[in-house]
Amino acid sequence: MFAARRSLTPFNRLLSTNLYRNKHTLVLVRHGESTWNLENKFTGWVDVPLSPKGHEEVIQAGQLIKAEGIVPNIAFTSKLKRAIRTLWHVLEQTDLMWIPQTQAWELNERHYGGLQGLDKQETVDKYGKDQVLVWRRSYDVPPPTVDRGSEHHPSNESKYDDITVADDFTESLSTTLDRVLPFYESSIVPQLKSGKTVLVAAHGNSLRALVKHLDGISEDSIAELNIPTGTPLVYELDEDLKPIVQEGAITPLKGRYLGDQDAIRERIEGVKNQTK
Ligand SMILES: O=C(O)[C@@H](CO)OP(=O)(O)O
Repeated sequence: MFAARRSLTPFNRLLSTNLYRNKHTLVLVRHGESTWNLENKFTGWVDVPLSPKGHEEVIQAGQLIKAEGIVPNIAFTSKLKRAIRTLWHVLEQTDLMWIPQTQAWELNERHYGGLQGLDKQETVDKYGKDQVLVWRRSYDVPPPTVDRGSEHHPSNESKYDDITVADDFTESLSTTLDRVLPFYESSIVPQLKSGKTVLVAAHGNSLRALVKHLDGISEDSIAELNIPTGTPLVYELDEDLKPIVQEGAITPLKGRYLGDQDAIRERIEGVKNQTK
């Protein structure tokens, strides 16, 4: 379990407010609970909607961002409706439905290969808890692949006509990072550098890849990191776009989650415990 960082001392608070004159704000939100989170199925690129609770979670996420006085100027999301709907709810609650929005496959959830559609607990019963944990959370061990004959292969979905993927396809966190990071560098970084506050609505594993980069989390430690559904994670970045440790941040993250911290810890445990 990661521990909460101790609160900043008054001296450090002064430093953090005065030292970083050119701060940049990046807000990350994992989509709210989906119907397959609720049913405890491996989802990946399967395009399932938010559950009723998921809609509520992200309406609240938008309200929290608004209450914090954060005003995003531009937004990015994936090609999957659970994240797109999350973005729409947040923008509606912040009265910002007009800001530019980009949908990019690079922000999609990690493709879960041959596990997509399987019940997580039944997969544990069949392959054992340790193997499933390796597939879920290891850095570079991918789940089994799908081939072009599978309904889960991206070549069978018109929304991925523009991309080329391997005949036998799956993604580990490492290969997910290989497409998240170039997208972050080429599309999000220029916006941050130009002074925009950026909102990203994405997925548990595409966001794990992004925060691994932002927070410099090691390949071993990233296995312990679970991102809760529908909870804004706010980063303040310095001039070099390095995260400035926020008060209340939960180690190893330097950004801070908005909302009731006990409820957030429960959501984190909920994600972790999907394969007990
Ligand atoms: O099924 C999935 O696509 C992901 C996110 O819901 O699950 P996990 O947390 O097991 O990586």
